Amino acid sequence: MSRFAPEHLTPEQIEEQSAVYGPFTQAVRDLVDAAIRTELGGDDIRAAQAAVEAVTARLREREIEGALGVTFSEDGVGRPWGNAVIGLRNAVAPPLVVEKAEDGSRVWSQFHLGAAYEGPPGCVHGGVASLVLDQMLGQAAGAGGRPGMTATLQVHYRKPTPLGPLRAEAWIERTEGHKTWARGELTGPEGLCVEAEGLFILPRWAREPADAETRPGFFE
Ligand SMILES: CCCCCCCCCCCCCC(=O)SCCNC(=O)CCNC(=O)[C@H](O)C(C)(C)COP(=O)(O)OP(=O)(O)OC[C@H]1O[C@@H](n2cnc3c(N)ncnc32)[C@H](O)[C@@H]1OP(=O)(O)O
Repeated sequence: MSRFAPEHLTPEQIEEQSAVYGPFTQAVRDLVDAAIRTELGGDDIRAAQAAVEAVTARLREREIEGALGVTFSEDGVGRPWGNAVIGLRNAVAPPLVVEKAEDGSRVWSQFHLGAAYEGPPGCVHGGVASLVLDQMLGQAAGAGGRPGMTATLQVHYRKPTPLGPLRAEAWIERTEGHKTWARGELTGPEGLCVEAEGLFILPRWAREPADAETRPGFFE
């Protein structure tokens, strides 16, 4: 399967799929949270394991090879449903719902990180904060019409990020040719926790479409 692939689905079909997979994926997220926090043990856990394994076996009866990639409908809107931060079908993703300013100058998201994202006790894992900010800075670049891959990401942890309700925001700082520098921050109920700045570059294979055909991994 192509990693960036056109898909001829109508908006109604996309809506239908989203209505099926969205709640299902949320149920899997709840399962992960419950698995971390349950106080049941022994036979109860062994029975739960057998039930989960049965569901997994059923799902695997029909599955694609590899990852979901990003599919595009005819209007050019992408569906990154497997994305680790915003993926509607990825139970690992919190998921973030990213909003953007009409003029594309900023993106932001309010979201919740629970027990599955713990690093220091009661706090968000630093790698998860970095993951979220990488995505947000990338989205800011894209919202400003300057999509790119992360070339560098510098993260400043100002104070521990508490698990719970959080807000992330990002914007473009400056641009130069194919390079876009973006900044962003992650805030908790008591203010700024993490800041990041990153360089996003539109890769050569995207700048020169002819190369895209021969670049394995992206257009295979
Ligand atoms: C449409 C495409 C984008 C799709 C993304 C949608 C994601 C949405 C949101 C996702 C969010 C999540 C985001 C993720 O998770 S993205 C996943 C994490 N990032 C990666 O895996 C990126 C891996 N690296 C690459 O793909 C390429 O090396 C990149 C894209 C970085 C450069 O590409 P390419 O190799 O083709 O470029 P070029 O050789 O023509 O060089 C061009 C210029 O850039 C300069 N340079 C190069 N590397 C670096 C560097 N590391 N630091 C500083 N500068 C660097 C270079 O000197 C030159 O400068 P100049 O000589 O012109 O001055």
